[in-house]
Amino acid sequence: MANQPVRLDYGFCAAERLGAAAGLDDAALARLQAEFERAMTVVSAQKAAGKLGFMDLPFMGQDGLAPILAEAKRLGEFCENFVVLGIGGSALGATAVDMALGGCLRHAFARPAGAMRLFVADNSDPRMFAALLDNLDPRATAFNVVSKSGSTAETMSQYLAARQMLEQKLGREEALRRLVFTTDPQAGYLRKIIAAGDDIAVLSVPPNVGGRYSVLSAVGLLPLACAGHDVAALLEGAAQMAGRCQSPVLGENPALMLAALAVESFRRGRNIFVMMPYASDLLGLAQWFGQLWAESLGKAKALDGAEVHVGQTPVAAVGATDQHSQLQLYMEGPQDKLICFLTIDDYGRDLTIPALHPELTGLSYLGGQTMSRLIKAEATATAAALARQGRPSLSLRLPRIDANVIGQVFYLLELATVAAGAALGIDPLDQPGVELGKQLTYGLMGRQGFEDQAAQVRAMDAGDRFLI
Ligand SMILES: O=P(O)(O)OC[C@H]1O[C@](O)(CO)[C@@H](O)[C@@H]1O
Repeated sequence: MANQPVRLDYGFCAAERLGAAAGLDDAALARLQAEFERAMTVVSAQKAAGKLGFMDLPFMGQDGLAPILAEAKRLGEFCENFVVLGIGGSALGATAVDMALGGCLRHAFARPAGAMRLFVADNSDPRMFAALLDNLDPRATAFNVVSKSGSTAETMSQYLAARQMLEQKLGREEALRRLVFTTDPQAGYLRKIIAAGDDIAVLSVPPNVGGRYSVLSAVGLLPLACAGHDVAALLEGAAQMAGRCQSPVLGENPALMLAALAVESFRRGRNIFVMMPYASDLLGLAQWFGQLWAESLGKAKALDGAEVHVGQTPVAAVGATDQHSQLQLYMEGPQDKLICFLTIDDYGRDLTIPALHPELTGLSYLGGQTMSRLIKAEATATAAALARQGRPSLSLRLPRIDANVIGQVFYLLELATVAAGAALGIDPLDQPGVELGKQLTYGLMGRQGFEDQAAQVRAMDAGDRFLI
């Protein structure tokens, strides 16, 4: 039996609730329907051309999962800690799921029985990374180097530091046993290291799955299996959502509708897309979405070469926390945001608020009610308050927070991203803008062949002239 579906509620984008000026009426929806039917055709053609490998991942079956689970089992026999050495799309998905399913406070409590504690070192910050190396017992720790390209400087610096530490403390053979590479099937330095004779376990990322679309490949699944999460259920949820996102009709396809609402809002000047789950444990999911939306849709050039400079800036917020931090801006600041709430029907746990001060009516109304009722009321009230100011929002309604539901959300948001890219006429699979900064970094770090880049940065150095 299929699990309960994630539903998209776009009532607070509709003209009848938002007013004619800001809301969508039937004519606007009909126009979007025609446009996104074409976008869906583009997506189908990209899939047929083998470019959208993420759409195949939910259907990898036992053959795809077996090597991942076998590696998790091997490491589980002697490791208590699992450290992901990766950045961006090679890191954010594992954090999103581990935080969603393990809880945002997971590192404060004891390791669950039979599972490894998962750490994701999503930076080359020496303070953070040294703390990891200093505090984890090398005997009981596996290091998973995750890099699709096999060359990212931040990840490679982590790998070199972790490997040296392991070799110094445990010797070469024991060090190699604790390393796993997840990378392209052929290209990159990680493959070269193995080809040169290092006996290190390796899992492949399909070549047609880019980093930010890779959470349901070995990139996310190995860390998550090691952390004891139900990776098969993640895939089942994604497959379930894939089945619900076939139609070119907006009203029948939540991913297509989300893409249409986002693109339309962007064209109406809403340059910011706020992803706001009403669950502390879903902050990682909102941050994962941030890379997906920003790197995929933030583009200077359309596919026909025209200069377009499109893309909505993603913002990760958490309800109700950020009602007391950012909501003032969302309510009264520039009309430049579309808010996407993630609401939860069943939090899985609940607390009844005690009725302790009957004499204080400003407090006693809470007594006897549940905390889930309060946070749900806050989500509804926030959407309604925004609508009263003519500010649109939409809600992804999650039946609960479990692996199936998170799998559904991943697929929905990935498909929405490529559909939005098709409507905007850009390539949602590349990230040319990131390259320049990488090359200038190589130059500054003295990498051979990047001497010009080093000179370019040095030529921009104004010394202390602007330093106060
Ligand atoms: O997996 P890799 O190749 O190390 O890349 C890490 C990240 O760097 C980028 O290539 C550029 O930021 C992202 O797209 C990617 O997720």
